[in-house]
Amino acid sequence: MSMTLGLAGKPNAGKSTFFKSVTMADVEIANYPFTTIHANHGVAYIQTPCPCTERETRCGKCKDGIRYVPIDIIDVAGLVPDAHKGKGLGNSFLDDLRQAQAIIHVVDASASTDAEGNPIDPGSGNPAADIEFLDYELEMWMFEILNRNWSKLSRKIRAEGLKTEEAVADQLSGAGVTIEHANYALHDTDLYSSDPAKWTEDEMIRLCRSIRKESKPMIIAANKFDALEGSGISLVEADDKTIIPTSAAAELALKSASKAGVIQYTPGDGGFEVAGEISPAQEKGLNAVKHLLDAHGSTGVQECVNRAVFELLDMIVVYPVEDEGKWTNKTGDMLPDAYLMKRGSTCKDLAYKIHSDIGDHFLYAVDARTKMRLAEKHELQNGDVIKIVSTAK
Ligand SMILES: Nc1nc2c(ncn2[C@@H]2O[C@H](COP(=O)(O)OP(=O)(O)OP(=O)(O)O)[C@@H](O)[C@H]2O)c(=O)[nH]1
Repeated sequence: MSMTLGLAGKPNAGKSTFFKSVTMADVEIANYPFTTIHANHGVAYIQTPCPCTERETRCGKCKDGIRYVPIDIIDVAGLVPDAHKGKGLGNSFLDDLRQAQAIIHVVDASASTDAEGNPIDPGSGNPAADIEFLDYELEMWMFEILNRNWSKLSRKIRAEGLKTEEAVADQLSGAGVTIEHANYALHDTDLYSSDPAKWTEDEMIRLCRSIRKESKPMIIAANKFDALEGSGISLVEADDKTIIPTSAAAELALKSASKAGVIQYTPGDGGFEVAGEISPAQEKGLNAVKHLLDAHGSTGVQECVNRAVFELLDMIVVYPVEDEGKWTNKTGDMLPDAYLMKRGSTCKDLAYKIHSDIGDHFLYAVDARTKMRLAEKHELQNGDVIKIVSTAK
């Protein structure tokens, strides 16, 4: 499964700055020639401790013991109030959102933009309303799709004895909704055993709200913390969401300086080292960023990406190897691959991820740390180094 995060936010919230900073990779990390694939489609990296740090030899694929695992990130443009009714760029964002498994919502926490994204006096905007707006747009978008031909479809469900979750997922498949998402939401809203033909509009919207939460979980990047005075972040509150204060501008400055070789900076860190000659202007800028890092711990940008993948989407990283002693593949490459997999995945799932033939001819797996044999249903853990034994040629 390729992993895709969507980046959403109103104009001027700092979405483009966030996108640029998060897709600007250190040359040593990025083995991709281009981090920006299309204008709004790029590669970001999640960080995880590399298992090679437990060994005497380094794998050569991590940096300072941190492994960078690529994921896709899409800058979802055009989400403005009433976008679901075709306002702004209209429905152009839908295709992007369909691919996103989770969303990072960039909000201007310094409250210096209005509901449409126009600049206003700092502090006079309403970040809490900005958070709600996106929930509302997404649930109304789903509601309008679900509601299309629903009376006809719901009668068919009854007449042909179809499962409600299958019909709902089918109707919303274009939004990336699965049967599991629909099933969860039908139970969550107590609509599971009710007659779909009798659902009221309110009930359908409630259902879509639950489907949205399940199928597009969200992290809020409370951006521009550098422009906040006092405790402005408390302006942003959302009970069911993870809120991470960010300064996309500071992250972009650090990544740019790092790329230029002026500093050494590990994304997510609370500091950096000056590595080259710097001009007085650069020094002034970097000092300002240093104060921010001292006060906030980090720019928050990398944390958004890491937590979206590990917490919202509950992923683990697994390392398949062919030699359980050396932790290498056939050609002697140590820890050649790092796979992102859903927590709960089994040894057999890993075998299929490597190759369908290996899955089909699976015999057993070996935990490369303990050398224990593992059965096909054994549940993988984050950081596992695994050899798959199969009869596949
Ligand atoms: N102070 C501060 N300004 C920021 C930060 N991130 C972005 N900005 C500024 O906010 C303005 C809007 O940033 P963009 O990244 O272009 O915003 P956007 O949300 O992508 O806007 P559109 O491209 O119009 O959709 C720019 O002037 C940025 O420099 C931040 O962390 N702090």
